[in-house]
Amino acid sequence: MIKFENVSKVYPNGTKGLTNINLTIEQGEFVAIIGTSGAGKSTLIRCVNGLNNITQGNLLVNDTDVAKLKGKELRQFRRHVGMIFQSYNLVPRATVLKNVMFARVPDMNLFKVIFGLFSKEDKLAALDSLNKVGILDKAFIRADQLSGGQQQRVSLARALTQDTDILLADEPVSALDPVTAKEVMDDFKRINEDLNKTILLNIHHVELALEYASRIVAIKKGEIVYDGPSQNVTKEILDEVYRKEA
Ligand SMILES: Nc1ncnc2c1ncn2[C@@H]1O[C@H](COP(=O)(O)OP(=O)(O)OP(=O)(O)O)[C@@H](O)[C@H]1O
Repeated sequence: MIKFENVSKVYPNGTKGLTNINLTIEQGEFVAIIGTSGAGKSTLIRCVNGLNNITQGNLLVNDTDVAKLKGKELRQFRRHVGMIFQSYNLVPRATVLKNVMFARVPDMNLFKVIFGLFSKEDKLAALDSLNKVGILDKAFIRADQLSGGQQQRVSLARALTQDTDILLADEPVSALDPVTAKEVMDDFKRINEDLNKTILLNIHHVELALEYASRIVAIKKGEIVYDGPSQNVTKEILDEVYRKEA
């Protein structure tokens, strides 16, 4: 479960990122965060895994008080929350399989990391994740030889290999063409339904958000202005969310 209680985030330069956010997301929900550019979508997602610190309120992730974590504890916590970025964050010259196995690196000693000595178990877990996102046949190809959609699937497989309950995704499909974007969203949906993983992603494409997520959280100027089922999102709500203030 992810629980924001009166959470605010002010950046060191004084910019308000989030103001008084109250939001509870149960295990297994598929939630899309929508809003204009600069509304605070990334800020919210990044607070969940401690990439952004909150400046007020409480944030609980599976009963962990994220604001209290520091150093090693914070790094350990992040291993339990998968994160997928718009830019894939892959090692371009390494094979797809190695990229996925890198998810296991925090559990390995430095010697094994340097020599790439992954266990049979790590390899099987990585291959299983690649199979789940439909690119098992690409396992031994270098990551930089894949299309954008395939690379995003590799980063999804890497997050799956971490075996976390929660998957966060910061604009996972914005660099992809419309057809490929839908394919990647299909992967998220399948992972959500088959494996009961919580999916929390932010997305500029409202139609995709409404089609795939079961719940929409709309943010405007750092505040939640809509939180409810996708099917209840009306044109009036969207007009309000995307209306430019004078
Ligand atoms: N590191 C930072 N330092 C200061 N202000 C920041 C920082 N990161 C974001 N902001 C500000 O916080 C606000 C929310 O930014 P955020 O990136 O969360 O918006 P967003 O909704 O994800 O936007 P986009 O859709 O363009 O990615 C904006 O006003 C932004 O300028």
